[in-house]
Amino acid sequence: MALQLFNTLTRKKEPFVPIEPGKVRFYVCGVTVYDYSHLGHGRTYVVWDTIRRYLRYRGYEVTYVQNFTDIDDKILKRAEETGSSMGAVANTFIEAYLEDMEQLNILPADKYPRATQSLPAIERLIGELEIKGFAYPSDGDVYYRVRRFKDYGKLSGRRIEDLEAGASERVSEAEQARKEDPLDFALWKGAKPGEPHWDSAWGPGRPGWHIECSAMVRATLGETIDIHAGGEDLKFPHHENEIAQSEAITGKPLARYWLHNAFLNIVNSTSGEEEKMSKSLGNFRTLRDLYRVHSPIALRLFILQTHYRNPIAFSPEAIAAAENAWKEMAKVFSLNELIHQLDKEPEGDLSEEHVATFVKAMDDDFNTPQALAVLFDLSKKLITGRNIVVHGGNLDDSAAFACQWRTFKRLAAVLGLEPRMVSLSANVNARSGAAGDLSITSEAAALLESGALTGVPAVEIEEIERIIGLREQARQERNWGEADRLRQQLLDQGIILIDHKDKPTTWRRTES
Ligand SMILES: Nc1ncnc2c1ncn2[C@@H]1O[C@H](COP(=O)(O)OP(=O)(O)OP(=O)(O)O)[C@@H](O)[C@H]1O
Ligand SMILES: [Zn+2]
Repeated sequence: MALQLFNTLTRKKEPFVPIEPGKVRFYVCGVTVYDYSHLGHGRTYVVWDTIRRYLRYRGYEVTYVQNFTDIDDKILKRAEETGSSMGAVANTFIEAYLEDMEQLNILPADKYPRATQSLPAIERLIGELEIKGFAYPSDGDVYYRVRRFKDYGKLSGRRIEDLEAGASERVSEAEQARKEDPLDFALWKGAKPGEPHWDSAWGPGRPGWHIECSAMVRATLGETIDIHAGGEDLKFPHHENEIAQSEAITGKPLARYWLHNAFLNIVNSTSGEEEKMSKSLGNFRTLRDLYRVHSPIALRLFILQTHYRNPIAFSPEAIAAAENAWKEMAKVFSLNELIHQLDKEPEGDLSEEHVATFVKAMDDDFNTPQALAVLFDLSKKLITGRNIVVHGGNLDDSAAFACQWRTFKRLAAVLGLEPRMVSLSANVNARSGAAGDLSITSEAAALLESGALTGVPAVEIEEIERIIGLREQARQERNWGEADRLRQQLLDQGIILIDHKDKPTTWRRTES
């Protein structure tokens, strides 16, 4: 059966048919860069990274674009509070975002357009809307005439009549006076004194949030794309407005499939109710804080244990359980030695039965919890086998064991569940706003895998860190003999330890 996905637009599961056979044009709304990312953001981007990886696994050539909203009131506020500029705040948090997401094994996007780098495209779009009668200037601002777009509300299922009631309450009197209709939204905001601004046909100012994405989608992927995705709060008004803007101009659907993920929630200690993890509610855990205590990949596993359209409740217990599950799973990655010992091929056939179950789960609107069940089943079998060998026994069928191991590794990689690698990513490209170069990461990954780059296969890095931890423990217990033994053990494998006065021990390979 073909891949089925739930389309918010039609409110049902549909077979996935890309516009161009074999290719997927995929746009995900990115973060507004004014603070560190929290686990809720982590959830959103792990979900889309996993779906992107799965589409690649299914043989599609995926072009994945994710923007940075780097013009926004919140960034401006942060700049004012810290005596900085909007550009400097944005750059700081773009960098932090890329670092944090890399830890979650999220692949770099093919392109990271930014609002500040898309102003000509934004201006052109507003100009076209004006010519077509969908936009009107008013006192330095430009607004979108919502009522003129007949399909308004088709994505979120909201009716104009219902929107009317709430619309006038949300905006200031001054803004209200500039609009023809309370339903209209800003495409361009005239500059206020002292604020950063760009020149335009309507005077100096800055773009509204919704028009940024319409312009960036068009500039990077074209008029109609295959998948447009984001967190469920973006359905309305953001995605509804993107549709109104883009489709009013092109007369074509902006995206064939609209996908939305549910939130990561946290229980409010006062009300006992679950609520969205969010900056404004002050109930968030930044990824960086969590990384101090948890393996990022355990957090990724935690996220994937729930279907992307179901909410996740954050709790320390649930994260600890995922951490344990990952520790268990991670053991399987260090079995390559054993596979060699058994004289089995690291490359070769996969277990068809497991692959089929995995694909069936993922084809059903990306059912990651079911797909994970396949990995848990394989890892249980593999660890049982390993224990037999470790205790001097023989495996009944070592060829089947090796096949299970290969299958595990291949399928785990589709979900991005891999022990963390040395940081060698293509983030530099993202920082300059240019296309992130995927080949660097995959090349680096291949090199790491072969051991050519560090002399240490990626899968062994966790093992090295584990031994460093044991040595540290021995040192603290003043068990110098044991500490020496562990240091020598690593040296025999070509790993030199470097002790520092004020930071944890680091390591490098002997050749360098
Ligand atoms: N708790 C959450 N769970 C899942 N996704 C989230 C969560 N919070 C934000 N997101 C998603 O992250 C993406 C980036 O959002 P954005 O930068 O606008 O943050 P935000 O929604 O303003 O976050 P916050 O509410 O913390 O200020 C969006 O797709 C949004 O839906
Ligand atoms: Zn967007």
